Amino acid sequence: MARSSDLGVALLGSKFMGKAHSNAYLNVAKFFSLPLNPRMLIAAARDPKDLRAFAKRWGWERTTTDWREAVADPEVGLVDVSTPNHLHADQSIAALEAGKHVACEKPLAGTLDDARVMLEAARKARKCKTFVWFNYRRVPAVAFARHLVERGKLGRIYHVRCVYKQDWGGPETPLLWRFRGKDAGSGALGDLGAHIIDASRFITCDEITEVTGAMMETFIKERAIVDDVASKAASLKGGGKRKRKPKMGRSTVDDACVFTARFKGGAIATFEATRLSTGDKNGNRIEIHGEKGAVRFGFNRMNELEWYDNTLEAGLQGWSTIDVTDGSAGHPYVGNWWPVGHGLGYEHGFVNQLADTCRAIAGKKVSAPIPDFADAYMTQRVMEAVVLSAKHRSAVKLSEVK
Ligand SMILES: NC(=O)C1=CN([C@@H]2O[C@H](COP(=O)(O)OP(=O)(O)OC[C@H]3O[C@@H](n4cnc5c(N)ncnc54)[C@H](OP(=O)(O)O)[C@@H]3O)[C@@H](O)[C@H]2O)C=CC1
Ligand SMILES: O=C1CO[C@H](CO)[C@@H](O)[C@@H]1O
Repeated sequence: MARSSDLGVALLGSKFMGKAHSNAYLNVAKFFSLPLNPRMLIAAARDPKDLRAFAKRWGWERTTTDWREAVADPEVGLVDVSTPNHLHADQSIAALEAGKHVACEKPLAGTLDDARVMLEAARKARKCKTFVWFNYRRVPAVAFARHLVERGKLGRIYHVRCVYKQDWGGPETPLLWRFRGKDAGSGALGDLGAHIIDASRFITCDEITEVTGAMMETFIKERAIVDDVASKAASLKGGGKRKRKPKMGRSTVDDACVFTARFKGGAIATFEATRLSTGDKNGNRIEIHGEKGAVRFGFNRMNELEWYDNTLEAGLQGWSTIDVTDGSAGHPYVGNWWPVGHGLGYEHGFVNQLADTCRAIAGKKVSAPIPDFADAYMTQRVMEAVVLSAKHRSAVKLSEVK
C-alpha cells in the first residue's frame, strides 16, 4: 500500500542501466535515511518476456511494453529514463508534461537539438525537478576531489587531463544501437566523453569555454547487423548468437575521439574517449594540477584519491594515496555504507545519486549539485563543440554553440 512518503517510480529500460538503477531503488532506503522512499511501481521495455523476468527478479510491481502508459500512471512521481539516447527527449518531455520528476540517463540526448527541447520542457514544468545520471559525481573520491577544490586546496588550476578508455568496441561487437548515429547521436564522445566532460566541470567548479583540435575516428566502418535472435544475446561483451556470414551494416558513430579545451578559469585541458583502448576495461581517469596541489583519480582504484600537497616544505612533498573510505573524516557518502576501509564499487555511485535525488525532490539540501537538464545541457554543448571542431578542423568557442 502506498504511504505518503513514497515516491512512485516508473523505470523505462530494463537492461544495463535498468539493473543498475533497480539495484539503487532496492537498496537506497536501507543505507540512507530519506525524507521519501522510492516505490518500484512500474517497469517498461520492449520485450514482454524479458521484462516480466526482469520485474520479478528486481521487484517491480507491474510491467508494460507501452512506456506512455507508465509515464501517465497517476501513482508515478518520478520517471527514470534508462533507454537509448534517441528516446530521452520524447520520454522525458512526456513525463514533464504529465507533471513528473525525471531522472534521465546520460548523455542528456543524442543531439543538441533534442537536448535543447528537453531543457525548454524542464523550464516550463516549474514544479518538476530534473536529474541526469552522471553517476561518477557520486563516487566518493570524485566528490572529495571537488571538496578539495572548493576549499581552495588546489589553488589556481593549470591542467585538467581526462581519459575514458574502454576496449569492448572491436570488430567482433555487432551493430548495437550504440553504433547507430540515429539512435546514439555520437559514439565514444557521448558514451564516455560525456562522463569525463561532466566530471571535469564538476571537480573544477568551472566551465569549458573553448574546444580545439578535436579528432573523431570511426576505425571499424562496418559491423554485423544484430538480427532479432542475436540481439537478445548480443551485448557489450560482443558477439551473441551469430549467423555464419552475418549481413553487415555501417557504423555511423566515432569509435574514439580526442580534443583539447580551455576552462573559464584559465586551465587548459586534454580529453580522450575511446572504445578501442585494447586492454582497458573501464579506464576512467582524471588528473587536475593546481598551484597549491594536485589530485589524480582512476576508476580502477576508485576508493583512492592521489593527492600532492605543493604547500609542504620541499623535502616533505610527494604523492600520497588517500583511502577515501572514512565518513567521519569527511569522505562523502561512505559513512552511510561500511566501516572505514571497506570501500565501495561501481553500483554505489548510483545509490548515492538516488539518495541525493530523493532529498532534492523533497526540497532538502544536497552536499554537491546533481546535474539537472540545464547542467547536462552545458556538457551537451561541449560535445557539440567537439563535433564542430573535428568537422571544421578549427577551434570552437562555446559562446558560438547555443
Ligand atoms: N551512467 C552510466 O554509467 C551508463 C549510462 N548508460 C546510458 O543509459 C542509457 C541506456 O543504456 P543501456 O542500459 O546500456 O542500454 P541497453 O541496450 O542495455 O538497454 C536499453 C533498454 O531500453 C529499451 N528500449 C526501448 N526502446 C528501445 C529501442 N528503440 N532500442 C533499444 N532499446 C530500447 C530496451 O528494451 P528491451 O529490453 O525490451 O530490448 C532495454 O531495456 C543510454 O542513454 C546510455 O548512454 C549506459 C551505460 C552506463
Ligand atoms: O556510460 C557508459 C559507460 O560504459 C558503458 C560501457 O561499459 C558505456 O557504453 C556507457 O554508456
